[in-house]
This record gives sequence, structure tokens and C-alpha cells, in this order.
Amino acid sequence: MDQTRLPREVVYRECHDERAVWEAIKTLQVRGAPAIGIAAAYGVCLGIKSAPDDEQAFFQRLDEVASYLASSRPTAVNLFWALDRMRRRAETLRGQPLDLIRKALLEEVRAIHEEDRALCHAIGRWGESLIEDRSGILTHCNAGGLATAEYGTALAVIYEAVAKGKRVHVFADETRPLLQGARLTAWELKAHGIPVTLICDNMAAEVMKEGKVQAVIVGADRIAANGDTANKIGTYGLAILARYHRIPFYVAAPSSTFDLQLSHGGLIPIEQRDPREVTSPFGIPIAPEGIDVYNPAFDVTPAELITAIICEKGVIRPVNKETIAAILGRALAGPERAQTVVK
Ligand SMILES: CSC[C@@H](O)[C@@H](O)C(=O)COP(=O)(O)O
Repeated sequence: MDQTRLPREVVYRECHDERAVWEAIKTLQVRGAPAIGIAAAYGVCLGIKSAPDDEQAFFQRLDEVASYLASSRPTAVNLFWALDRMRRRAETLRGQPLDLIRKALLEEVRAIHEEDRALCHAIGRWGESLIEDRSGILTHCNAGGLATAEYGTALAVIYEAVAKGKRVHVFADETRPLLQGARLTAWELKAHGIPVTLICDNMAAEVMKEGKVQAVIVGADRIAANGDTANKIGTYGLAILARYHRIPFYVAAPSSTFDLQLSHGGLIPIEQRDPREVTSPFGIPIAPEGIDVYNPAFDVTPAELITAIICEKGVIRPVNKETIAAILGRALAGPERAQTVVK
């Protein structure tokens, strides 16, 4: 689904080669950390369709395609995680017929896709226990079904709480500059019949002060080993506001969003985007021509401001490198750590 067309129209776009997938990721037609990982992994399958019949040239092409897709966006680690997983799967099959490797890679991406669905539902089940009946919940950007295989991360917690009969009211931050909250989260929640009120980003403090918010739940693009979390720009500010108002601040993300190679959030690469997203959102000029613009797409919330991280394996609380390592069940320097293609 081309997310840039929402909420006005639901349009599906077919990608027939890796370039189309790269462009769809870059331009946010497909967006959200898990979703871009899944899309990129499908892009690998498209890119090796016409790879040469010689094994060495095949693997070289596979490397080129994976590196190319990894250059589409820098912050969400799920992208690199999914591409690494595809490359590792291919490596285990060296020496086998190339058609068998192609088939195995398609099976691998289908497994990644299916697993993400299951992970999101598990996140919802763990997170639901943190939500009280009659809660106001504030969320930022879109961490819903649109951003994942299905159900979402932050929104999975809300869907599950509602499924359990809890009465919730969601406040969706509009999420400047690209309005993922207004265009996507408001649309998605409304479609699911969840009560939702759209607010401008600069209204969050007031809404909290008025006692309308009992929890903040957001997704994540990359979580460092100590729990520092990169998510859509504006998330850090919300965490500070939540701390001041004594409101719990939760991050919901699958284990593929953790980057245990990075000891702290200062090492997370932050995507800088086109200034025109700020000066001419959706093609409408709103600022003087030639004005200087700073447009980081993400910020990093320090672990100390995060009440808990909800992942598919459980609730990590307090958030620090020991609790993260314990719940994720792998040593910080273990052999399974991601081999990032490009950062
Ligand atoms: C489950 S999606 C989590 C994050 O990827 C989401 O909160 C976010 O920041 C997405 O940013 P975007 O630039 O729209 O891809």
C-alpha cells in the first residue's frame, strides 16, 4: 500500500525490481521499521531474479543488491537486520543450485514476513497488561499495522487492550513534518473503530497537564544495547513531557529493532531529510524561499526516560543493558549479532 496516498486513497503499488523497492522505501511509500525490513528483503528476491548463472557472479550480485537496498534509509536497523538475514541464508547454501538458493531466499522473506505478524501479536499481548481500563494513551508517528506485517507495535498494545474489553482513548500526535500521525495513525485507528483524537505535536504538554493521558506508547527504529531509543523526531520531547507529568512512557518494538552492537544511542545514525519536507509540506509552500532548514527524521530518547520496553519476549523494565540482554536472551557480544551491511 502506498502510504503517501493515505488517507485520501488506498492505492497498491507493485514493485518489479529492486530499484522500485529502493524508491518506495526512500519516498516513504512503505515506511515503519519492520515494514521496510520486509520490503527490502523482498527487494533482494527481485534483484537476484536475473542474476548470472555463475555462483561467484550470483553472490556478487546478491551483495550489490543488498548493499544498494541498505542505502535507502539509515536509521531503522530492521532494514539491515532483514538484509543480513537474507545474505546469511544464502551463504549457508553455497554450492547448491542457484535456483534452489533463489527459492530458499523467497521462503526466507516469507518467514520474516510471517514472523513479524506473530511478533506484533506477542507485543500486543505483553503490552496490554500495562494499560489500565479507561486510559488516555498518547502515541506519536505511526507504529501500527501499516508500519509492520500486521497489527503494529505500539498500536498492537492498544488493539489488544481494546480486545480485552478495556476502554481507551487515543491521542494521535500529527507528527510534523510528514504527518504520519494525522494521515496514518488517525486513519488506521478510525478504521478499527478505536476512539482517537488528533492533536498537533505542540499540544501534547497541555493534553497531559489536563490529565487526559495515562500512558505514552511509541514504536522504535533502533534501540541501542543500553536502551537508548531512536524513533520519529518529537519522541524525545514527549518522553521529557511524560516524565514531568509522571506519566509512564513505553516503547514497543520487536527484537529485530535492537542493535546490540551499539553501546548507546549517540552512535545511532540519524537520517537527515529533504528541507522541502519542512518548507513545502505536500507541495504547499509555507516558509520564505531559501530559508535555512534542519530536518532530522529521528531523535534518540535516553533509556532513563523510558519506563519499559515491550518486545515479543516480554516487558523490559527497568531499561538498561543487563535487563535488555537478559530478556533478549543473547550475550551482548554474541555470535548472533547483526552484521550490518551499510550504516
Ligand atoms: C513499528 S514502526 C516504528 C517506527 O518505525 C516508527 O515509529 C517511525 O518512527 C517511523 O518513521 P518513518 O519515517 O515514518 O519511517
